[in-house]
Amino acid sequence: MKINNLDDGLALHTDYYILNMMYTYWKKGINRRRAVFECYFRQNPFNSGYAIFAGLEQVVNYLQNLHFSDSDIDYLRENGEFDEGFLQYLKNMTFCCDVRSVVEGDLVFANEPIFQVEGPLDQCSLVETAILSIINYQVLIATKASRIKSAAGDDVLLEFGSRRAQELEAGVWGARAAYIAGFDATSNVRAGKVFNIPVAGTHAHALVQYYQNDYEAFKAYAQTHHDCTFLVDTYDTLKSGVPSAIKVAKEMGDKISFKGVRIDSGDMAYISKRVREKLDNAGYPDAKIVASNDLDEIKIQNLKMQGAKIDIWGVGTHLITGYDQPALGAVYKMVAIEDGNGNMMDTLKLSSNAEKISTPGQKQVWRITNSKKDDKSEGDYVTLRDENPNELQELYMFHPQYTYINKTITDFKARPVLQSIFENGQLVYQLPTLAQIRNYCRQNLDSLWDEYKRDLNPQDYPVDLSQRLYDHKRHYIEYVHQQVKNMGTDD
Ligand SMILES: Nc1ncnc2c1ncn2[C@@H]1O[C@H](COP(=O)(O)OP(=O)(O)OP(=O)(O)O)[C@@H](O)[C@H]1O
Ligand SMILES: O=P(O)(O)OC[C@H]1O[C@H](OP(=O)(O)OP(=O)(O)O)[C@H](O)[C@@H]1O
Ligand SMILES: O=C(O)c1cccnc1
Repeated sequence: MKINNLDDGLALHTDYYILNMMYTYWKKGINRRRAVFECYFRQNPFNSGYAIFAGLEQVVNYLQNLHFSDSDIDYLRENGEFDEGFLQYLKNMTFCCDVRSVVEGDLVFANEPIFQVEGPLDQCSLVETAILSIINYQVLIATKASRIKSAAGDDVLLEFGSRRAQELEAGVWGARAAYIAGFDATSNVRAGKVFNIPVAGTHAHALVQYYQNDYEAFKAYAQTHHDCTFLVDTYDTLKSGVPSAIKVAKEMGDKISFKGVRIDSGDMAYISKRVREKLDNAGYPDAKIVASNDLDEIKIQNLKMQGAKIDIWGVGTHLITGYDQPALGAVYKMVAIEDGNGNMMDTLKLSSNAEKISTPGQKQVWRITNSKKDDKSEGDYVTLRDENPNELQELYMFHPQYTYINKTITDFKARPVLQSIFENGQLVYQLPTLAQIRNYCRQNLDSLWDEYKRDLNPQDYPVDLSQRLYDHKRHYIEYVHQQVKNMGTDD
């Protein structure tokens, strides 16, 4: 949402240190050198065995509208330490990078590239903050939603989070991410309008508080609505709320469709069972019981284990805020840069922690499925970009750290996971509808073994490097170590 009249573009939605670097690149005349950056995360969120990719549509919107406005340039002139020539350069900048990405609804895993930007060094740098912000949030929420969906099974899931979302836009994009991962509807009407997500809602305690009486409140609601779900826990669910709901349903007869009741407090296992009995005994076996109140996948699973008679789950805070893990931690790293003679040279970020050493080079990720095993995923296979595992008769897959964990597969198919989205700044990807994305997400989850999907201690899904990429990384690490030694001063 626009903050004020100065908020007329997203080019400055970047960290200042990026502008600092862009200025150095420009002053040194290396700003147009071709670079490749990659985005990846190091651990699946929520100790999950997988994550769900979401955020591409917002990234596409952002990149298509990327330009420095007059007021951006004025602001930088007043507040920055940049030459007028640089400011004019920014003003005339048009996005011209290649972008490759996982598409929304696909599965992604730790330590594989999920998004790549290739183009002039300065442009690749500029977009880091916004891209990470979008992907970090939406992958997190889609993954949380998928975990909740797996606990709820075929029950209906309603997304109720907007009032607890950390920001207005987070509520809307979060509702979309949840829908991709299997939620059935959202309470956010704006999300319904802009994304065509089904919208659903009951009523709040305020209505009952106004009438200070369950019966009066439900009657008023029933006189003004056809579909009625009454919130029955304002005073006493079993003594007043449910009997009042039933009374109104009987009095109104065919004039309304009595959909059910919502409970929002108390012991929801016990209460839902008693509510079910009352509804059944009154002749409303089809009336549904909606539950809400700080729900998440663990509580839903637990309530089901307790035999709770809940048909519809309303989930807000824990979903929309990614409550138990507030950040995905995806990073954006340079993996290759032009050397000044037109050749691409790989780059690496070293770390004393082996898992944090980046993998150099321009890569593709292949999802390997096995036709002998119901076309289920065998793992992901990360290669240099010019490799194609489909040309091989058999595929040797090995763990990139514990190489003695390995397997050879023959009847496999390799699907490239990163797809071309922009070429030279032009969108070359047709954005799918939300319904297609949601469906695609379902199909992808179906192709994953249950062992990777269980929410407690899932098996590690293999994300392996091709032999060539593995060798390349090892040699490159040795090369960089040697360079560092040669540079170093002993003290
Ligand atoms: N049978 C149950 N098993 C496990 N957790 C439950 C069960 N019933 C309710 N809960 C969860 O326990 C937590 C506490 O619920 P409870 O309604 O007692 O407190 P509350 O949220 O403070 O109530 P109120 O909304 O009236 O202030 C909620 O997160 C709810 O989802
Ligand atoms: O608990 P969450 O998972 O975040 O789900 C959303 C919550 O928002 C509403 O409560 P709130 O107290 O804001 O309003 P109400 O008067 O409608 O209960 C609703 O009753 C849920 O409890
Ligand atoms: O429709 C509802 O019942 C609802 C919507 C938002 C938040 N809590 C409940």
